[in-house]
Amino acid sequence: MATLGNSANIFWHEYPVGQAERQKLLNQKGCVVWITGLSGSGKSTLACTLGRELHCRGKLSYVLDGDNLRHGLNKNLGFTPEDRTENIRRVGEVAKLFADAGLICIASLISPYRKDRDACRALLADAKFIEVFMNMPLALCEERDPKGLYKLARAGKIKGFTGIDDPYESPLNCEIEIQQKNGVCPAPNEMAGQVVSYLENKGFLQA
Ligand SMILES: Nc1ncnc2c1ncn2[C@@H]1O[C@H](COP(=O)(O)OS(=O)(=O)O)[C@@H](OP(=O)(O)O)[C@H]1O
Ligand SMILES: Nc1ncnc2c1ncn2[C@@H]1O[C@H](COP(=O)(O)OP(=O)(O)O)[C@@H](O)[C@H]1O
Repeated sequence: MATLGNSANIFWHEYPVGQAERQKLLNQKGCVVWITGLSGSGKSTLACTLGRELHCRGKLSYVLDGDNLRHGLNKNLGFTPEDRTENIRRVGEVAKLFADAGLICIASLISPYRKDRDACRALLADAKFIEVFMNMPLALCEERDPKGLYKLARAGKIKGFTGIDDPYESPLNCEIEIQQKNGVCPAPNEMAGQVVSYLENKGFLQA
């Protein structure tokens, strides 16, 4: 019996089938690929391309995208620092469950604050949290501006927009960094290839 957070009198139940058995069934190891970066840096593009590539290889993955989760699980949250922290906390916990289920969970969220990302990392043992930094210049993201949000933020019509008047704290110790080469962004399949190679080398694509 324990008191945790706001819950009292709660008990932990062990399940008959464990993570190791599920991983064996799937012939892969559960993990979280956490993609962080500015709006427009290519997070969703990488998440989708990676998901497709893993699927083609017979590996089970699931994408948790910030924008999409804000249509459901996180629809009561906005973009204050407190709400962003709660957003990342929830997604970190959900991602942990997916990893425990044996899936390669691909989370793509701006996740601008280092402490929030580090808290998600701390939820997972055995280097199962793989932080991917979309290190794209603000100027490129702003030039892309696929949703017109940077334009609105520059015009003062959106307050607290990441990179404009809200901070983005770059990772200090990420596992993978995606960046431009000679001023050119790698193609989506190259970005995904970089992550797949990492997963292969670290043994996540087999049980
Ligand atoms: N103020 C502000 N700042 C940043 N982004 C904003 C804001 N308002 C709306 N949006 C849109 O919300 C998407 C980011 O949601 P996330 O859940 O990933 O954000 S966060 O991790 O909680 O910071 C983000 O999607 P992406 O462009 O895919 O990153 C935007 O479309
Ligand atoms: N590697 C890439 N090369 C060229 N364009 C890209 C690349 N990645 C993303 N884009 C484009 O940049 C824009 C923003 O990408 P998106 O994945 O939506 O970013 P985010 O999810 O970080 O907001 C989209 O129009 C997308 O097509």
